[in-house]
Amino acid sequence: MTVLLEVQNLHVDLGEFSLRGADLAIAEGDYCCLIGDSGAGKSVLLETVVGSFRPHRGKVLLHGQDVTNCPPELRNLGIVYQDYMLFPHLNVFDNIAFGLRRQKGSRTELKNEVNTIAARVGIEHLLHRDIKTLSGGEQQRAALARALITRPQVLLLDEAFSALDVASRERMRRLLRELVKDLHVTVLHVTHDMEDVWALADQVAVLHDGQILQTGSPEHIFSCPQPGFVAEFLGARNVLHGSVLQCDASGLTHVAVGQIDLFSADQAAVGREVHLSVRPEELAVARQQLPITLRNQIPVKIRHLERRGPLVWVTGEAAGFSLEAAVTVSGAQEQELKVGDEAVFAFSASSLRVIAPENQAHSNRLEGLSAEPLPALEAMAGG
Ligand SMILES: Nc1ncnc2c1ncn2[C@@H]1O[C@H](COP(=O)(O)OP(=O)(O)OP(=O)(O)O)[C@@H](O)[C@H]1O
Repeated sequence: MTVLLEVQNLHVDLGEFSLRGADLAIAEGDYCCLIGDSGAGKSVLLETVVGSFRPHRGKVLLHGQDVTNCPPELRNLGIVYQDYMLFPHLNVFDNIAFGLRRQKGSRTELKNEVNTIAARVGIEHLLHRDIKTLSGGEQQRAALARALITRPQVLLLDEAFSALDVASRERMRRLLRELVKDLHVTVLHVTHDMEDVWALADQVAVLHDGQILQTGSPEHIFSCPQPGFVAEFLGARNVLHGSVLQCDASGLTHVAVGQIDLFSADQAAVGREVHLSVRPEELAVARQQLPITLRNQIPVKIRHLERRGPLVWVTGEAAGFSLEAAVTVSGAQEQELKVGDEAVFAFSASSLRVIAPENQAHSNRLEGLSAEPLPALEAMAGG
């Protein structure tokens, strides 16, 4: 594994806030999501990688080279922000071309490069338009094209999709998955959205109060969160591991989890190992079997009951795994739930989500996008 971006023992002092000894290494071509609570220092870390903040201790390394004291423009990084930061007085073409204008090259070369990357992100028909006339999703594509046209070795995304609606966000994820794979670009993505993590990340780093508390694959972080802040922050509960047995005619996926067969409305290929999750508030707790509309009905023994605000958290132990359900206080009282009781945890197939079919990150299942690598940008990937 070649490490492309590394921060070592990074300390940044901003008065009331400090980044305190952050260590992070991202392998070439990997996608790292940086998550954490508001004010944890995610943007400060990103901006220190960019070169906007000078650390008072520690290093930023690119390909093993110490760039801590290099000016931002010499670091060969692309960055996309939540609010796009496009130049309002330039049209789409000139926004995208901006980073390349400093480089030598003919007008024709510039045009070709802009056309190629614009086509790749799906906005070739918008090049003549004023930035102000674009939708949020189109502006974000323009910002992505502008960041990628300079052939960065690392792409930095600071909550880049959070201003978009759910459908546009999903389209951007698909686009990005395809682009980072084709261009072999290394990504550091600050996000609050766990969908980004599951769809895109090879690696996750959890930051809290200026310190990186845990790093690892999404599966690892969610199934073995560090106790304390990370576990609480992720709300990491009910992550199960199983193997796909079959997909039936009604579209349900049957998954063996321990000795129990569960049903998910999500698709996954037969024979695959998958991670699944069900949100605690989507579990019904009953004394006996519930209507068949709830396809998953798991006999459990109640191990723990805990009141938190308006909900009671019920930990149930099944054959080989345990699950947590969050039920209303009145629901728990009606059922007279007690530790040691037998009960049934029930939930629908649509509540059981396949969260990580083997390696969803960098998958090729992209719709409406050319699978052809970009000739002009292949060089950027060294390919
Ligand atoms: N230039 C600055 N000078 C002083 N303090 C700053 C500066 N920039 C950021 N901070 C402070 O650093 C802390 C971390 O900010 P940062 O923007 O990195 O948080 P974050 O984890 O990205 O949060 P969010 O998820 O809310 O965007 C905050 O308390 C912020 O006020």
